[in-house]
Amino acid sequence: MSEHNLSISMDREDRALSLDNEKIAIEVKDWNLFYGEKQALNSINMVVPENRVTAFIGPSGCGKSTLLRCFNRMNDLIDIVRVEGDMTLHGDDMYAKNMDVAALRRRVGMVFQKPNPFPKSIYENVCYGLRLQGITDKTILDETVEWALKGAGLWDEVKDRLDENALGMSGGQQQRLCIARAIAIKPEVLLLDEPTSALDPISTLAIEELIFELKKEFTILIVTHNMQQAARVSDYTAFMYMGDLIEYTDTDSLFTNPQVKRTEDYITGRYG
Ligand SMILES: Nc1ncnc2c1ncn2[C@@H]1O[C@H](COP(=O)(O)OP(=O)(O)OP(=O)(O)O)[C@@H](O)[C@H]1O
Repeated sequence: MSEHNLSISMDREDRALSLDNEKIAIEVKDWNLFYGEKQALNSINMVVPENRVTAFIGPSGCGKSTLLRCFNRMNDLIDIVRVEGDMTLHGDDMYAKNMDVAALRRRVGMVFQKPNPFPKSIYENVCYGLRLQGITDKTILDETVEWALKGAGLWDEVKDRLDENALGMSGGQQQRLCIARAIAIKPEVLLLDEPTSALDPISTLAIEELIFELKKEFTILIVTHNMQQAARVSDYTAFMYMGDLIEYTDTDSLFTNPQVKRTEDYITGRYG
């Protein structure tokens, strides 16, 4: 165990102690990531509990998004990226040579900072992933669209205009549509990369309330610049600094009783 306080860690004794009866969705062990020669993640060890919201906070450039993108192998798309270590999703080696990356991305959905609906109807946006899977049964598509839009808190607002172009929606609605699109294929994990940074306070609140509901069905990982948001929506918070996971514990403890001075300095606004 390093000097860092990893109160949720790979260590089995620790896990029994601090994770109580949590089930584990993702395990990360000795995880390093390099952009060419430059190391951006340094020996990350953590476990991500199932059906909880885990937030990543830390100053700009500390590696939050880089780590988040590892969870659905989005970094594979960057040529100069090299990774080392182990990452498992419900016990499956996510970086195994024979891992089907498209299948992995169906298990780990992602929503980005800027809403990015396709220039298609609301309906077609939500069932896009299902169509990719070859599903054509109208009843299944209709039911899933309704389920996903309800799950994303959008159904009542759009049920009478499912055929309208998604680009005509407000920014907050578009982001909830992107969440509906992500959950429509029923992933195990949902990655949210600063999902509200482009939204007004009311849309932000709607998404935060949604996150609370969604964790009943999905394991959620969220990167946020907004510490109040991390404190509001997450069960566990990881504080990162310069590629290191400095402190990772339940959100209340991290914000009220940080164990590492650097965490305390950050959450009290001494730098950032
Ligand atoms: N495609 C890339 N090529 C090279 N270096 C990169 C690339 N993407 C990120 N980096 C570097 O990796 C480090 C971590 O970046 P990352 O975007 O993960 O940080 P972050 O904590 O998410 O920052 P922010 O809060 O500003 O989004 C930074 O030094 C960044 O410059």
